Amino acid sequence: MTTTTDHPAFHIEGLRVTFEAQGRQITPLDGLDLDVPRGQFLCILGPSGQGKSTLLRTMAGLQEASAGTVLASGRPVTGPDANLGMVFQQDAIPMWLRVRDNIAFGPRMRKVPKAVYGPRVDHYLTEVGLGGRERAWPKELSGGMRKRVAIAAVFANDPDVLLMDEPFGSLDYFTRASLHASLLELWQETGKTIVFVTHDVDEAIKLADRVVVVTEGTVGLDVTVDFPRPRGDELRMNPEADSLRTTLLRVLESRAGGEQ
Ligand SMILES: Nc1ncnc2c1ncn2[C@@H]1O[C@H](COP(=O)(O)OP(=O)(O)OP(=O)(O)O)[C@@H](O)[C@H]1O
Repeated sequence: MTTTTDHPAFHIEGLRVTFEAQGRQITPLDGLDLDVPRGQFLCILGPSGQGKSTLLRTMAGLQEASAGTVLASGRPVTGPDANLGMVFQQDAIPMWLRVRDNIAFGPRMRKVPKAVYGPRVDHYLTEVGLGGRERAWPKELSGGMRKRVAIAAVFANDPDVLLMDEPFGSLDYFTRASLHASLLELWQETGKTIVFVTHDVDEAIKLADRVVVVTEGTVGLDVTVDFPRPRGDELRMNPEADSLRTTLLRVLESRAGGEQ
């Protein structure tokens, strides 16, 4: 018998997405193929306007494909699904719910028994460093803390895959570094698949098992990143990391300013 775990987290073949905007057609993705093995931390890099968010939204079931196949764990993606957890750049957390209720929101909406989700909520709340802030309102938290709420909430919902669209883009260097550490710890603890969109080469090299660059509608470059973890500041002095950084920057530069 085939189970969902026999399939890759994603199998994407011949993906095309076309938009009609102000009387003209835009096709940011055209003939894109991508397989994402289970448990992989994949970063999607690309110049602005080349279709990174469109790809992620299509994987999340938030954007319909114009052509091609998008399978998540072997099943066609036809719309949003609790197994496909999304984290956005904006603080998309309910502002009217206290921290703990925010983290419990997904499983509660899905009518998961409290005995199942309660311990999970407490676990992730503590893991992301929000212990003691359970009853705080989101407006009382910093941007970084709100991001911690969003991360705990997505893990508490126990999806197969986390799809993250420039989640730390608006944060300062130190807050980002601290969130990177928390996210990597949770990824290693849970073994979940993470697909993470960024335009920051250093962030991709620090986080990813693999980086794909989306250019000209498809995967322009696909590289494995196997530097030992944890990856700290010493990566800046590593010649191989430096060479990878240069390669990635060259590909990004060659397409920069090519928005449709
Ligand atoms: N809903 C939409 N309607 C019309 N055009 C869209 C829509 N969504 C995206 N586009 C267009 O598709 C192209 C790709 O956009 P997308 O946001 O996927 O790029 P991106 O690589 O994520 O860019 P950035 O790094 O700037 O966020 C752009 O030209 C954008 O204007």
